[in-house]
Amino acid sequence: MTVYYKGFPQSDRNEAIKMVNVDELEDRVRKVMPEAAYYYIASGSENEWTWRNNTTAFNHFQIVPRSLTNMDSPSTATQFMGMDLKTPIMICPIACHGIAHKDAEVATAQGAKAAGALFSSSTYANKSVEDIAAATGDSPKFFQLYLSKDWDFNKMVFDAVKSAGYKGIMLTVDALVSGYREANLRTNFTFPVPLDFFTRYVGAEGEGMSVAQMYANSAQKIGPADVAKIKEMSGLPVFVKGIMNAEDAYMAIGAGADGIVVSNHGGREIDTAPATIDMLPEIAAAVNGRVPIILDSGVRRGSHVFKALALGADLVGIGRPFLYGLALGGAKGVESVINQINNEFKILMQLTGCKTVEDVKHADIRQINYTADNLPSNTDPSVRRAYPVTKENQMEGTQDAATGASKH
Ligand SMILES: Cc1cc2nc3c(=O)[nH]c(=O)nc-3n(C[C@H](O)[C@H](O)[C@H](O)COP(=O)(O)O)c2cc1C
Ligand SMILES: CCCCCCC(=O)C(=O)O
Repeated sequence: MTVYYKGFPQSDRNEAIKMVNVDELEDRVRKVMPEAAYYYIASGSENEWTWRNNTTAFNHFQIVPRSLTNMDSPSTATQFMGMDLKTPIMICPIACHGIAHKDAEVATAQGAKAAGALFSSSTYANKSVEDIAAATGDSPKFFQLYLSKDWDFNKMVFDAVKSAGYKGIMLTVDALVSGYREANLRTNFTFPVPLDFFTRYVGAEGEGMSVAQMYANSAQKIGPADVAKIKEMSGLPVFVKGIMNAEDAYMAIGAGADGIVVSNHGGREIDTAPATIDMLPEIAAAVNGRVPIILDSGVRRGSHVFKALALGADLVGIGRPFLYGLALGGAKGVESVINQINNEFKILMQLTGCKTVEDVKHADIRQINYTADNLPSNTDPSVRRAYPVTKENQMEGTQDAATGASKH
């Protein structure tokens, strides 16, 4: 069923979604969601290379099977910052879930709770942190902070988040201004449903803001001292979200960060920024176990979760797919999306002899230097572009359909 907020259609469903993989949901959502809202979600910045490459780049790593391990019934349960989770998957912070469902973040948090995943709420959620907490009790929740230029606003947010029982803050540092997002310009996107903290602070004036207007209210200048100040003022652990290199990781930890989120904002900020999975090994080496690492951007498969954990992450975030689940099935749809990826992940745990998530962190992952000549024949053509093309293999010949071999 559809309900309306000031003329904006919102889903009212609460049903499990049947799917073979989470990728197929994007197309299903395109058919039911208003165009501007759909493209706000399903787009990246500039030419959207990073958005696409985030997922493709997981193919740069290979999972080595392990068979004679005499093991069955792997468990995807894990502990994170003292919280018990049924899966190493986190719901990324995403603004304005009301574009997908009338119950917005409340339904998302309920779906995350049912699946045993960590939920995180954006500063620009439609629903209040109090309403989300009231609907989900003490299930594990983090809060994402867009630091405001106005510290009274920040203080109001910290107090509310802490008393609502959230267990940590993720300070977003990779989106100091909005990336150049053509989709939003073409559709004139504005947030169609009021964002709780914003309207709490500025009242009705906060309604109907564009993404660029919202960013104008947030701080462009963020440094290590802000991390320390947020930690002190909030009294909560602080993760820094949007780390893409070792230097920023060192600085965040040096400033007292309790963890980092390796993220390029799902390809919505710098187009041609590298994929998060490609940067993870060197960042994990720099962090060297001092603080936990969360990775997000492009995660669509159990194999992506597996590779991220094996390469140094402690939790793995999913963004757009859960929002599609929310639009198609409400809380149960979110749960279906998490379960789909988690089930794929569990299959790989069995096939690699990993009984626990801790075992996955020590799994055998290789980076074999495939070239266009020795890539598997059934590999998506975009993967070919991700590999170095040498003079020799940049030929004009065709490929044998049966064997995959190149013909000059
Ligand atoms: C529609 C949308 C809104 C987002 N809003 C926020 C936000 O409010 N705060 C934030 O830190 N990140 C935000 N992000 C980025 C996500 O937290 C996350 O980094 C990204 O979606 C992960 O990539 P994926 O969508 O490919 O899984 C948003 C992403 C999308 C798609
Ligand atoms: C000041 C932030 C406005 C909300 C933007 C949400 C977001 O991060 C996005 O990628 O879109």
